[in-house]
Amino acid sequence: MAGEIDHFNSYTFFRPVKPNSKANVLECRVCEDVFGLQGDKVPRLLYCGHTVCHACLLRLPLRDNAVQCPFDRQPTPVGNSGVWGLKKNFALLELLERLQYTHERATVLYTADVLEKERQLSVLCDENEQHTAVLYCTVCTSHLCEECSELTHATRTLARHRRVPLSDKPREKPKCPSHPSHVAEFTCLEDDCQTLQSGPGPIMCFICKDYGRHKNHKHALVETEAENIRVTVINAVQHMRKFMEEISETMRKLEQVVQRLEGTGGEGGTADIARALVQTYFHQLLETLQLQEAAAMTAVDRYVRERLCSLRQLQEDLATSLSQVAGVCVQCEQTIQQDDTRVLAAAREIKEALSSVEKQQQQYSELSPEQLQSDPSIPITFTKDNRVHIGPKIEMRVVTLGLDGAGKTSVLFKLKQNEFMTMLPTIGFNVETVEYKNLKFTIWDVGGQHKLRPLWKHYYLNTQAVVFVIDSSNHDRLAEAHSELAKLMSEKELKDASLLILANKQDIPGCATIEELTEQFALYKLCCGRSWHIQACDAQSGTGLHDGLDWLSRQLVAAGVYDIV
Ligand SMILES: Nc1nc2c(ncn2[C@@H]2O[C@H](COP(=O)(O)OP(=O)(O)OP(=O)(O)O)[C@@H](O)[C@H]2O)c(=O)[nH]1
Ligand SMILES: [Mg+2]
Repeated sequence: MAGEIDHFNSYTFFRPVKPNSKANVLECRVCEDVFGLQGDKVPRLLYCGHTVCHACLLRLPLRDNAVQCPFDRQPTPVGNSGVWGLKKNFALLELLERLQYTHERATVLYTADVLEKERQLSVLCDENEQHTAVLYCTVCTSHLCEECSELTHATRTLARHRRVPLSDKPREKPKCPSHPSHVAEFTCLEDDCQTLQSGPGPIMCFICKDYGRHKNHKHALVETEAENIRVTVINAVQHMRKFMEEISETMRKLEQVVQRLEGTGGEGGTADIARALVQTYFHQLLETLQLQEAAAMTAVDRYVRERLCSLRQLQEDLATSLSQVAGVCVQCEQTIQQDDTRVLAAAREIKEALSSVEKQQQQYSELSPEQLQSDPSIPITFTKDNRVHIGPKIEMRVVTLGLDGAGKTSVLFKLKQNEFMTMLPTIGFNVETVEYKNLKFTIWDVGGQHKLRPLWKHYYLNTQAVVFVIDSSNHDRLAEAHSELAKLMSEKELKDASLLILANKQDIPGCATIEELTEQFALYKLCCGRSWHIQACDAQSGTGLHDGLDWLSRQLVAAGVYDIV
């Protein structure tokens, strides 16, 4: 013991912490970390008398089962338990404890927060069971409330008793179950000893370790093992706290969402806003539909009025003609009944009357088939924008674009005349009307040569649809076609136009399929937000062209033609 006191007094083995430090602590001279009362930083004694912390000793190399002192290289043999078997520097530990106590006494000022935390441990005061303990006297080994701590430690001697917050209460050192006078410093790591249900269990003193029932067993320091378990448990608790915080945060957010939905937070709930929005939308839709219905009714009334008016006018004209012709007829019949002189005298008058009948006949023959038609039907078509079209055909303005040689003119003439002929490149444009079902397409076919492309923009205005023709057989020019289509898609004037892509020349072997073109042109991305369709076709046989027109008609017409007879 005398030796140990020498060690802790010696300046060589440890030194006080840096002079400017306020803490009364001592450092290991190897790592310069502060010594601790337990754990990794506990001071251990070497045979040469030097003191090194446990963690530094662990890092020292073992030579011939001995550690070499980092200061004088003297060997200190270690047993099976390694550096754990080396004695702690108890004198130094005592000094550390005193320094800590002095420090705490000097600042015996546990804040209200600290004491409140201790109160939550709900330990009864040993002096008065009505009180809740917050301190622990390490000398009296009693749990005390603040008041009883002052009352019971009022004298000068007792005032020096070390009192720490309850949670800092020093842990009791377990006694060896086989040698109760010795501290059980070690725990056996052998499976059999660990799992033993009855008997003294795995903890042991140095006698059990070196000579007794755990001789030659793997073992560890109780303190270290317990500390490891503590660290694991602390980590688990921290982890759980974090998890609890996460759950609480999520619940808080969910509650906020519920409140915002229901509108219990003072403001109108999002559910009510959504309902109001739906109501407004349908209200407006209804109003629009009513207006559109009224406009459609007006269109029908106007059509009927105009048709009736023209029919009645025609009826009147025809009635007048009829009576005039009948008059002339009677006049002629009467004349031929008379004698020759009178017939001669009436010849001039009869000639004039016949000439006026001839004129009327001429006018009658000039009446158009529509004027004369005896068809009372009213063909009605509803357009997609809820207009009503009365009459046989709806008109649609279409522009066909695409690279030179793609087959635009061939497509146009196949549709118009059902003919396929070798075309010359278009310089300027062709325009044709193509009637199909209840639609009348006015198709503008514009030359696709590079130098002509800047002129395309002049055909965009009021175009309801763009037909973009691709030569699917010419793989070398697909990238160029894609680039031109991409430019068209960014044109403001075409933003509402429907897009029909004709994958032409499908009759040529090896041509790109519509799936390949859709992928290569990234059509879903490129045409996002507009009505578009890709149609495989060949202008030579005409396959696919009418399917394309069908798709176009569906872009304009909401329902088929109703012939009201
Ligand atoms: N095999 C085949 N040849 C076609 C088809 N469509 C067009 N062609 C041919 O392709 C060539 C170009 O056709 P055009 O109709 O003149 O091409 P375009 O797009 O009008 O060309 P530009 O007027 O220069 O813009 C012609 O020789 C056509 O005969 C098709 O479906 N199959
Ligand atoms: Mg052409």
